[in-house]
Amino acid sequence: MSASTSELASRVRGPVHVIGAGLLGASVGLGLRERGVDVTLEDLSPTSVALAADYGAGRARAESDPEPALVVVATPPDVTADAIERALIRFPNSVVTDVASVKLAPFEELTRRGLDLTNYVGSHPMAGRERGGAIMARADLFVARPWIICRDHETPAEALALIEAVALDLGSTPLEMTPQEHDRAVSLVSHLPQVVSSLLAARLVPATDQAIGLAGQGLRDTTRIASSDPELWVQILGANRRPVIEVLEAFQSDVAAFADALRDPEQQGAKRRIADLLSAGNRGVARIPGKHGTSERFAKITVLVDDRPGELARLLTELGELGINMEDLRLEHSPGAQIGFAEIAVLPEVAERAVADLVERGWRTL
Ligand SMILES: NC(=O)c1ccc[n+]([C@@H]2O[C@H](COP(=O)([O-])OP(=O)(O)OC[C@H]3O[C@@H](n4cnc5c(N)ncnc54)[C@H](O)[C@@H]3O)[C@@H](O)[C@H]2O)c1
Ligand SMILES: O=C(O)C(=O)C[C@]1(C(=O)O)C=C[C@@H](O)C=C1
Repeated sequence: MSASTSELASRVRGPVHVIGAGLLGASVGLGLRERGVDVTLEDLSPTSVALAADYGAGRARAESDPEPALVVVATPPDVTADAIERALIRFPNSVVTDVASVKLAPFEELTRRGLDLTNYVGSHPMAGRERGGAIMARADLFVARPWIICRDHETPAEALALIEAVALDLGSTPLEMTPQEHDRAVSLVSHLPQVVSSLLAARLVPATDQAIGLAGQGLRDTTRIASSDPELWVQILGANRRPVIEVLEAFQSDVAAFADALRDPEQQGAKRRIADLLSAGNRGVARIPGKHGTSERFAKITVLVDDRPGELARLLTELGELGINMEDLRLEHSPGAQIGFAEIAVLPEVAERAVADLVERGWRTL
């Protein structure tokens, strides 16, 4: 659903070879292809390569292809060190990076194996989606997101500059961290949220249909990432377990303090302790930059869609007729309700006109 079809200038001179043509790999491919970079794809699964190629993320690598300027390893974390090792051996003149969500474990494993890591620079774009696969990939996945680059002191400046160029070409903000700093930071801002969201959503499993039917926006907001792939997260959390256990224990002690204060709210100071914990939440959430991630660039309009076959298709067709480019779409539907909510992201400058035109055509908006 990316807006642009015209070719943009690129900092990266290809070719770029992507190993692992899933969500991350295909998104890198899509973004670089939009800039005219020659992208080749490789995956354990030939179907994944074909699918990513069909979506426009690149082409399958041929034997006759020259050595790439850059190799991007976008495989699951548990095979990332192996894939990096193979890439370094197979392409001795290429710079190799990976996008795995943990940085210390692969780096330590490669160091332990005694490899020459001169051409390797680990990285991690802080962007993703709850579901994997090329089918979920998008060229603008990385826009306005940080792209962490983890180098050790021997990293040549040219290798670093190449990873920075990729990050910038894909619209993200490159920044440097050590693998330790990275893993500690993501334990708080990415791994703890995943665990909390999953455990919160797990509480819903035994709930009655009646209770679930009342679910509102608060529950939806706090459980989106509970739909993430358990297999990927078992790997991520396992590879970063020490920092994750630390933040989980701190969180656990906050939960215990909260429950204690609530147990006897008439006790002197209890209400204040509850308020203090809730206010700390206000201060914490205010610190989150660009709180809505990539969609911060877009305005959202919410359209009520009757629960009838073809209604959503009609809405999308009419948006096209009105010349409104849809940047993203989120559908919400309460079980039992005869109505759904289509949350549509559009460029801020067209949002007002979009609402007016839709209302004129009889749509109801929120
Ligand atoms: N999903 C996210 O939100 C997200 C965000 C940032 C970083 N990451 C990291 O990106 C990496 C890829 O995650 P994803 O979400 O794109 O997963 P994905 O499942 O969508 O894609 C992974 C692909 O790698 C392929 N693969 C597996 N082993 C391989 C091997 N040995 N050689 C070649 N291909 C192989 C799989 O067939 C699959 O197509 C992971 O390391 C993950 O930690 C994920
Ligand atoms: O937004 C999402 O759906 C994500 O899964 C993104 C997210 C994150 O926690 O920010 C998840 C794991 C990745 O390593 C990087 C990004």
